Amino acid sequence: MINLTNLRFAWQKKDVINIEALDIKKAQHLFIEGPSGSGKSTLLNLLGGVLTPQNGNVTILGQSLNDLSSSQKDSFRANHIGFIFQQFNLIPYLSVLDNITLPCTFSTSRKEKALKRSNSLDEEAIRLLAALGLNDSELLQRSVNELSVGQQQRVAAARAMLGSPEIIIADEPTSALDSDHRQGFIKILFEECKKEDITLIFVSHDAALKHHFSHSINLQQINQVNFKESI
Ligand SMILES: Nc1ncnc2c1ncn2[C@@H]1O[C@H](COP(=O)(O)OP(=O)(O)OP(=O)(O)O)[C@@H](O)[C@H]1O
Repeated sequence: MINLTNLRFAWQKKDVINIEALDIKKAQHLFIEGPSGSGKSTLLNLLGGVLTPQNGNVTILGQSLNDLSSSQKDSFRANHIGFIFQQFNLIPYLSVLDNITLPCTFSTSRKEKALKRSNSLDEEAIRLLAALGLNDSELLQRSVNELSVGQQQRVAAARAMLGSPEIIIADEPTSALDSDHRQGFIKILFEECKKEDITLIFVSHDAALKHHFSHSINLQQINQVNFKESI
């Protein structure tokens, strides 16, 4: 489902990503670890087509990202990938509910999938938030600026899950959560991914989370010469 071949990316001529071959099958849950600055966010941005490699290729669902224009990449990403970013990337002037339902503005397929599960997009957003432990109805109409960091993180997670994209890419999604919320967050993320056969790529410093995943890879290991892995 995700195939990386001879993938190379350098920031200012310094190689950060150099992967010979990595294939990730549908519905796998992959944990990628690596120290700060090792290139985890760079790799996720290559997977999402946000960055373009200097060499090699990322193929997702049979589509080579190199063959897409930047607007085609935007719509491909909107249809197939849910992102949970380290800094959340929520829109400050939109309410909590409008932030969560935003991907459906850009993707008809995700909208249709969301509406198969609930009667309206708002109802589906509320269902996901409740599963993530945010039940307070007063909170839904607030601007996202008025939420705590942990609450914002769960809003970002609900946005990524809405409409069940085939892939969820999560960059340090539990960093701002306390340990109770972290366990709850992982539980619902896995439940959603299992229900819909979503492929999950999850990056974290926190090695304690690794045991939840079917596969784990260290970024330094991926970047070694002759690395070839199929999971
Ligand atoms: N926009 C940029 N311009 C130049 N260099 C960059 C840029 N973004 C990242 N880098 C460099 O690329 C390397 C990898 O950065 P990246 O953010 O991918 O690491 P990371 O493993 O995600 O780190 P962290 O765990 O601290 O978030 C670092 O040395 C970083 O300084």
